[in-house]
Amino acid sequence: MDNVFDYEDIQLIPNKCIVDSRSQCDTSVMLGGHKFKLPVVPANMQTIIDEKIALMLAEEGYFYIMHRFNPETRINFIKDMQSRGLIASISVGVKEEEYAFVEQLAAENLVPEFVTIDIAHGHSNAVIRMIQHLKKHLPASFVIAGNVGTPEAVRELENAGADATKVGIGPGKVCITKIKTGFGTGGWQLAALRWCAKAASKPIIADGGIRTHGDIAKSVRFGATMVMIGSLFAGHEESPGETIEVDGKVVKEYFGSASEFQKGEKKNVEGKKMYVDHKGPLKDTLIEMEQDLQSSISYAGGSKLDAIRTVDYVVVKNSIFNGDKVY
Ligand SMILES: NC(=O)C1=CN([C@@H]2O[C@H](COP(=O)(O)OP(=O)(O)OC[C@H]3O[C@@H](n4cnc5c(N)ncnc54)[C@H](OP(=O)(O)O)[C@@H]3O)[C@@H](O)[C@H]2O)C=CC1
Ligand SMILES: Nc1nc2c(ncn2[C@@H]2O[C@H](COP(=O)(O)O)[C@@H](O)[C@H]2O)c(=O)[nH]1
Repeated sequence: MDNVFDYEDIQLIPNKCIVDSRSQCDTSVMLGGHKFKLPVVPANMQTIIDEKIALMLAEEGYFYIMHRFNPETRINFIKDMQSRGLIASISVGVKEEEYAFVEQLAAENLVPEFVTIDIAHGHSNAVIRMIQHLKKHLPASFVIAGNVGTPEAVRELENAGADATKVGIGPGKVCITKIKTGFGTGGWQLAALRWCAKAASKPIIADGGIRTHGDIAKSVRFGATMVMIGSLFAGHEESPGETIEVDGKVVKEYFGSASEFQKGEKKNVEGKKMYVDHKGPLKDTLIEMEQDLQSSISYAGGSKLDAIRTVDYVVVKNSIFNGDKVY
């Protein structure tokens, strides 16, 4: 891997516009036989999504993945979503009790449409075993496995039965994996995505490091079917994180899933907590993301998301913001 770059280092090159209005551009995407409004999914983290947000997203036609940090609520969650005619999309870990949970779902004929295996180091026998367990007991569920950062890992998880793989080790805003372990795709996440996507035969979900809406288009260009985002979704009115006031400014907490705050103990900590500005309603951000992506599609010279996948690009090495602040 010699040719490395990250989101900030890339500009996509425009093609002649074929639409008369950006509103004619279609940002929808298919995943697991379902159509979603945006190729974007809020991170399955406790300060990003809860049952209420999951319900809103599903009702409005967005993809969602519920986190796994209140494990005892998952059965009722699946029942509740499916009784409303909505998709059930949950997360699991790889510890012993998760095997029994999957068997319980099968025994009760509760089949989530999507199951995400949410593990830091997804290129592992533990994840391969869980993929196989899921495919044995819940063969109709679409299994997303991760996280990984190499083509070998993508191929191995796909061969084990994963329907999609999630790419991103350490590029997250509240991630300290890169600092504490020296490993990961932090600083070259976009190049890692490209490397992994070239090897993939199934959808790739780019996870972590998205700092602007333009980064969504860049992820699509470099092979993502879906983009998982934490920090940009933190701090909304509905966001589950605690709201506090600092020097007269209202902020909300955003913490890592491997942080001390999540784990309740200082053991194998690879995440931190931060406060982000209060941002108003989540729906406003989703609408702005859609409009920005519609604009990206128009610059790509098409009217559908796929137009972005083939545009030319240049590597401008950290100079695209020219020293300006992003906003
Ligand atoms: N995308 C990313 O870059 C990262 C994401 N995270 C997030 O943090 C949360 C916690 O992740 P995780 O610690 O995996 O989940 P868990 O705490 O549920 O650990 C899962 C199991 O995997 C083992 N395990 C964890 N990391 C490793 C490793 N590096 N090598 C061998 N075994 C390992 C754990 O054992 P033991 O604890 O005893 O080692 C445990 O048995 C997840 O939500 C994950 O998405 C965390 C770090 C990086
Ligand atoms: N290394 C860690 N990564 C984490 C942790 N908790 C979540 N994550 C990953 O970050 C992304 C979100 O990234 P963002 O840049 O959009 O904020 C999330 O989806 C996880 O993959 C953690 O504690 N440590």
